[in-house]
Amino acid sequence: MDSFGTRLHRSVSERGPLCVGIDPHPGLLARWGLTDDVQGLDRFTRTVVDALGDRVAVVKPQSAFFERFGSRGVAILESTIRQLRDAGSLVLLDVKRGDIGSTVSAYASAYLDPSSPLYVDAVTASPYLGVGSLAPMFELAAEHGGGVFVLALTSNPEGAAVQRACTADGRTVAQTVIDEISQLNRGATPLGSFGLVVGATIGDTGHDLSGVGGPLLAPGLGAQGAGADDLRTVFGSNLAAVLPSYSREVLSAGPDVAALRAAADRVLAECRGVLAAR
Ligand SMILES: O=c1ccn([C@@H]2O[C@H](COP(=O)(O)O)[C@@H](O)[C@H]2O)c(=O)[nH]1
Repeated sequence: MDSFGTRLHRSVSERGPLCVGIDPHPGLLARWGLTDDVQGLDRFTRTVVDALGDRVAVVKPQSAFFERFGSRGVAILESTIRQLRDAGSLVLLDVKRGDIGSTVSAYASAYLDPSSPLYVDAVTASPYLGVGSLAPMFELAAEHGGGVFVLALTSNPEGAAVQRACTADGRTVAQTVIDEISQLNRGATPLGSFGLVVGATIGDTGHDLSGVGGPLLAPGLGAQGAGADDLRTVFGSNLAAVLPSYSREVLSAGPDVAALRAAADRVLAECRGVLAAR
């Protein structure tokens, strides 16, 4: 199988630079006229897959909203992953996993081994037990054409206190994460398989993203207050690698399938307007 970076590059070339999240918040279920239970969850996710699975480059189910219904929610997540893959979008599971290396091996098997029921194209991972502790994920991803997006500069205001703290060598914690991921992508063309999460809300923080060589997932657009124009400020000369990510901004247009498609088309057009300058 081609590497995740190659597959993502192809999917973005064909469908445009957009990731849409599946975040079935209780408020959204109510707004769609659905019950806050597994039936509502199932109807919500099937509608999003029908509307967007065949047109958006990357779909990002947020695991928390499935896990809150226990094993039946996770079963719906499994079937959502299969449906998305059949519809042709890449599946990025937002689980933000991280632990000591021996446990990360089990997370890697859960999400990045093709024989797993929860096998996806890529996952999000937390580096706060050390980027090196995520090595089993990087290794299994590389073996099976998967990807890993590591948190660097998150979109929430609380993240800065940890991520922008200085390490002994004077770099911020975030810059050490950025530099380690850059190393992993060295030499990969057209795009590395190891990405970073950098929120569209954070403004110009002065971090150096120029050597990353992999995708830059940008959440925080729409509901969290950032707009496509903010991508310029945050990413500067690195716009070519940016994958804008929206959840509630698009999902709140549902349950009408045509309206969901129109919302995705609208945000994609807004982002293209900015990213075209890359
Ligand atoms: O820094 C981060 C990392 C992940 N997220 C996730 O993205 C979506 C955002 O949803 P919106 O409705 O578009 O605000 C959500 O699943 C977060 O857990 C993030 O927001 N920021």
